[in-house]
Amino acid sequence: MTSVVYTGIGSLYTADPEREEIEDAALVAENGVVRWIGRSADAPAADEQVDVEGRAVIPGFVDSHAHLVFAGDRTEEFAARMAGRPYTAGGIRSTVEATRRATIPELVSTTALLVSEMAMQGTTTFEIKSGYGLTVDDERRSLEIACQFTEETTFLGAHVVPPEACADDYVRLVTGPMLEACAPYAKWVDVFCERGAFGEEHSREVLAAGRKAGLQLRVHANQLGPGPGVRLACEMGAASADHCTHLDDADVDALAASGVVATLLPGAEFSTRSPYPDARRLLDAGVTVALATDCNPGTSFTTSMPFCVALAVREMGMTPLEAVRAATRGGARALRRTDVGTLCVGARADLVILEAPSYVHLAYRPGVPLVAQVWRMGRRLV
Ligand SMILES: N=CN[C@@H](CCC(=O)O)C(=O)O
Ligand SMILES: [Zn+2]
Repeated sequence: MTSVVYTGIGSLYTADPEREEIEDAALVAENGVVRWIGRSADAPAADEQVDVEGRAVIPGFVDSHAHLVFAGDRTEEFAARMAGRPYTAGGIRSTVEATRRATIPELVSTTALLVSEMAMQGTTTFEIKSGYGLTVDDERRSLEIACQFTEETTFLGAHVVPPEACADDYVRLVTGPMLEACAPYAKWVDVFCERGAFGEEHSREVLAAGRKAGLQLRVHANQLGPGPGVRLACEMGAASADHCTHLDDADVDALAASGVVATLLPGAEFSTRSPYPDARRLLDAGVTVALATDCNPGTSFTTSMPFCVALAVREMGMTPLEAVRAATRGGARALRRTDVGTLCVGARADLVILEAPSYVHLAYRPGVPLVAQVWRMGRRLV
């Protein structure tokens, strides 16, 4: 049995609705689990003591949307976009070509690099999607690689129709042999429901087949324009509708009524120079909001949750408290996890010590490396 007591926490943000912020706090972790939270002066002894010296502590970030298994990058596409060319879903195909050509060790090493970037920026739980293979073997190997890094793996065979196929045939492949090969390595199924990717009926088929194979649902919805994705996610009981950039009132009502989490990905709007989603409208309607990086080589090549928090505050109408909550507890809700994203007794001892007196600095000091230490399950990662 090993225990660690963190003392001298100037400001502890727990993300626990019962007791969300505690000043002058301490926390005890035992065998990787939070055992005690209270005032620093009352802290019990433990095997190891970490004096936080007045810094702020928050839960490890939960990045519930990331595409980390791919090869190549799309620097030129990004530069062209910044010179005025619009983003279209078709850009995905160039990453598909590079990913198919890559060897397994190459894909493992790119994924590992991104995972370590995440850790250095305070992320302790993350999702990884497939979606740049788009053949049975390439999707399966992407998921096998993803499984080496996280239990939150998502089958996204329905990312885009590959150039060699027509939509009907491809959906038959995704819902048949590809699903069968990939389901053992996936917890989730996802579909890019969007003009230029998959329409409503095909998306419904993909989600229904995934559910039948035992997977839980999440949807890329309403990213590039209005569409049926959000309502489909709500109708089918998905855990999360991701992007939610173009919503009408019925979409917002459906999210609020269904409890489906709206996962906002401001890195994508930043990198495609697009209007940001209206987080304020969602929060005011009672929708649960999560923030995630959407790390991918096309629309959001960032692994930084602090960057997403800063964008959410500056560009999306969120307060610093709402943004940090969305990046921790919100992400956990989007992954249907109750053991992470919150620091309360019984939760995983995943925490970030900030080089700052308060979590507000994550937005107040954008671009500054404020993550001083990262602890995952009671062990120091960074
Ligand atoms: N929207 C779909 N998938 C990615 C984009 C992937 C790409 O362009 O390579 C996203 O979430 O933004
Ligand atoms: Zn995505």
